[in-house]
Amino acid sequence: MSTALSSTGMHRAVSLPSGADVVIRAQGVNYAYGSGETRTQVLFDNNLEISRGEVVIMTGPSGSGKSTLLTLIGALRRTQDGSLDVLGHDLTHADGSGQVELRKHIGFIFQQHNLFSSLTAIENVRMATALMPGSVKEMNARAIEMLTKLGLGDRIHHLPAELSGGQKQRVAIARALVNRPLMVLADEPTASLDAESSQTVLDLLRDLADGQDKTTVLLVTHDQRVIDKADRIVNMVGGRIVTNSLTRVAVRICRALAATESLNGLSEATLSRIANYMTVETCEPGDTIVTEGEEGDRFYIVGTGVADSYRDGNYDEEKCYGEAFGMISSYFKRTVPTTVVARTEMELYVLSKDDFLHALAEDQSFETRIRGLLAGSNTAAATAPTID
Ligand SMILES: Nc1ncnc2c1ncn2[C@@H]1O[C@H](COP(=O)(O)OP(=O)(O)OP(=O)(O)O)[C@@H](O)[C@H]1O
Repeated sequence: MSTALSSTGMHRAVSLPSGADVVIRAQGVNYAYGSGETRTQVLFDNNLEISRGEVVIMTGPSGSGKSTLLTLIGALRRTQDGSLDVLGHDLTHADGSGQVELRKHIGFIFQQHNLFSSLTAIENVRMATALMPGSVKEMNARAIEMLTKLGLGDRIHHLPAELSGGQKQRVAIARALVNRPLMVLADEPTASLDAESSQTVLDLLRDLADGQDKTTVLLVTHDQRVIDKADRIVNMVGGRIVTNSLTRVAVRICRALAATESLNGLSEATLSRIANYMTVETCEPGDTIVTEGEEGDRFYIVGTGVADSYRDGNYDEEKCYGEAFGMISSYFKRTVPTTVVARTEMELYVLSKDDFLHALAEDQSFETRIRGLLAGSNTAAATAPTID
């Protein structure tokens, strides 16, 4: 039996796998508006890496600097301090023409759709295709295809004044996407859309990211519906990125925690706080994950796959989705109660000792639940805890 578990992704401190095609790299980015006495710094030491094909949401309170960072990444304003590399363009030293060159590869979607009022929907979209080489016929076909995808096939010859707010926004989205940009930067793209249109736009963005172009999408939004479509959430507060987490992993961990019997009844907020402290590991059939009688320093929750647990050398039970095992010996003053061996490939959600203590500090009810969970998995009673 081997014990080779591998970490597939840190949930909190996101580090991209080596070899990931990084298309946005910000290091130590600061930004200030105004000068002299009116100078106000609004971005502080921001570091961010986004790889090709990721859909990333930026959230945070009003005034936290999301739009400023987005416009710096889109070369719509000049980088002042720190280094910023976007799609291979070094924006730290870019002049005006370097900025324009980069912007050709980016589709921008803003709340103010800025359509030309004297041009029809298709003419507005065609304005963007003029930037790229191609025949008129081809450009028309592309514009019609994109408008149709966005549910505007029967509105292509309408002027903006003849369209609703949501329809105008969709024309602007079609214009941003028609050139198949390498990157989409969007500020509240679904704000003026109804539920169905929002879903269409989000599906389209997700498809672009998953498709052969592997478009990278960075969205500023407060729209909760976007979370299911995103790979990552970057949260900004007071001009700083404060968390940077993988959403799909977060959602998977939350669901597994919610399915864990002893954690039943903990609020969604508590579960998502605990999930924030967990990391993901994978293992192969035959891997021994924990060994009875050893000092343990981790709890595990089964995400996918099945394991077998053994006590005193005898078969004990099966561990499947949402079930927990492991031990934090220094806290609970107990050794690991069972040996657990993977029967299949598995995805495990792991809480290390330090992260367990952090999670406890945030929510004491979690400790009570973990005690309940341990009571169900071992005959020895837990003694009073001492934090090492
Ligand atoms: N052109 C400007 N001149 C001076 N200050 C500005 C300017 N634009 C933004 N600010 C200030 O910079 C800070 C960050 O603003 P920014 O628009 O980037 O935040 P935000 O997180 O996008 O906010 P919101 O969610 O309300 O759009 C705010 O304090 C804002 O008042």
